[in-house]
Amino acid sequence: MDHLSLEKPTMPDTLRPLGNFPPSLWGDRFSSFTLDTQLLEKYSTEVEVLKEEVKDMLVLDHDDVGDGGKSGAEKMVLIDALERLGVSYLFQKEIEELLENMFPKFEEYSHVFHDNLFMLSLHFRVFRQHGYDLSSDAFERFTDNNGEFKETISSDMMGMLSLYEATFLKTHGEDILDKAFCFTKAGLESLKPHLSSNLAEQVTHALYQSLQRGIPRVEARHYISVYEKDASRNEKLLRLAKIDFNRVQMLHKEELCHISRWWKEWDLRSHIPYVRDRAVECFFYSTAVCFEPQYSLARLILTKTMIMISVLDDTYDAYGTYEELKCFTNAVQRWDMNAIDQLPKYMKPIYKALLNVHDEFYQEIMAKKEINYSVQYLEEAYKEVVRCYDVETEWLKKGYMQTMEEHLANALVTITSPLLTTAAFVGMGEIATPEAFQWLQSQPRILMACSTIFRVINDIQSCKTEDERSHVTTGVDCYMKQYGVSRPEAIGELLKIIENAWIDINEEMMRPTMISRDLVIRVLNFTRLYGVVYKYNDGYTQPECGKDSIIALYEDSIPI
Ligand SMILES: CC(C)=CCC/C(C)=C/CC/C(C)=C/COP(=O)(O)OP(=O)(O)O
Repeated sequence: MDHLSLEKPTMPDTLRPLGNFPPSLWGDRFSSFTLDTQLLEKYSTEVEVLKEEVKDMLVLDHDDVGDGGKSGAEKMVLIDALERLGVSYLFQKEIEELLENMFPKFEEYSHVFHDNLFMLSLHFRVFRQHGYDLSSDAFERFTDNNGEFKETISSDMMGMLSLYEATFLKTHGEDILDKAFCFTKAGLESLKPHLSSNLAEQVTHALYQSLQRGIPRVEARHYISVYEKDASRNEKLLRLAKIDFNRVQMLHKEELCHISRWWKEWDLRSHIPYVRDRAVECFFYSTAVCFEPQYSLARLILTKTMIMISVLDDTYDAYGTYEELKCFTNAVQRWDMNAIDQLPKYMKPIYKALLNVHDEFYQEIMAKKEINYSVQYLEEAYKEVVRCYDVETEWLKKGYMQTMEEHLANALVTITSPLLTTAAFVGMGEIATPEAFQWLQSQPRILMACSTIFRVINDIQSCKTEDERSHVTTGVDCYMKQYGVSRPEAIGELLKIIENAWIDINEEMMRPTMISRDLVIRVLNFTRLYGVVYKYNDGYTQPECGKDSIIALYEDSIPI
């Protein structure tokens, strides 16, 4: 039982707990890019033409859902294709109107696909993804008298796959979806060897990464290549998806080039070589949260905030001594350039950058003649994170092992999701109203669930490496000590906390949401990102596992 060896040593005042982090994978790879404006214009023009044609396909005629349900089903297939191909953002209004119309009529038109597991599961997933709480009771028709799923459906590959994806939209107490998950997972695994290569690829991918928990832009890039091989594909949709992907990629490349140069010119690492060098990854994370072209400023602010807070995190966790960190905590609470004098030499450029970057955001927002209240919320969020870093520093110095409750109260702040969500909102313009920022500050359940997932998954993955350097205690250690259990048992319990938090998120995504859905979706996207990056290890510290996605999103365009 390794929980017996959990007493923490006290931290000597002068020790620097160096992380020895792996270097950046990228060098100057993304630092030069010239936008081909002619090509961009050509793509944009074609997107506009295709967009109009697809809009016509989305119009719901008066009789559409009354025609025996056929058109309703067709529309749902179309909506799903647009979403999976990553172009639904071009039809947000049309899709919303369509679903609003279809949902109340679902009972009426769904009898036509009464026994069609694929179609029912598709409707269930898409309605719920849009916040319409379609009841899972409808799946009972596929169960026997004992409440078990009928074996007859196990050979329906598309139905099984569709139901499997639908189970990730579950809310609390929906036991039928727990059963559906186990049934479809086992069924798909055994079907896989007997499928054609395209179907086998789809099943393998779904078992590795469900749609609901995947990063939208990464999943879209993957799905375009799947859809291309689908015999029932719509050529118009495929072309729109490919061209729009390349068009948006050009804009992302330009932004990434700006970020890469900014990071290089800033040259902070020559003063503080101990920090993780992850500017490209941070841009990728921002794209995961909001990839749409109109959110360029949000990506910029979010990326720079991630880089900045990562520098602070490494300073607290992997370099600063107790006294130095105390000074830094005080200076951040003052938020005043005059406080720089009280800092040790290596901390001065960090502090200066923190305040300057923040000022830059303010200027950017004012230049767009937008709101000016939002940046203040970001400043407050930084101060709160730093106060909680300080609590960790105190615990470490004293060798104090906090309880699980104390750990979560502090670590749900230091995991930085509230700060990063605030940063994303700051860049999203007018939809981020003062009420939206106040909502964020009220610790809404969805944000708490997002932070819980990030914190717990981070603790599980990082306890392996951080224990080796007398680091701050992870939740795994707290749980083992508090409940007297082994490491695998503690991890098992923590994984249940994560699953539970995902269900909270599903519930919070149901209509009506307290603030604009477009904002709430960012919290979901943050959660998806954390789940993907920390799936098998600490993918931020060990960046190899994100490499293929970064190349697919910013280097390889799609052959047209
Ligand atoms: C997907 C992803 C990583 C997104 C977050 C973006 C980002 C750079 C956040 C900054 C905070 C941070 C470094 C957290 C994880 O590191 P850590 O394990 O050192 O955190 P800890 O010290 O709080 O445990």
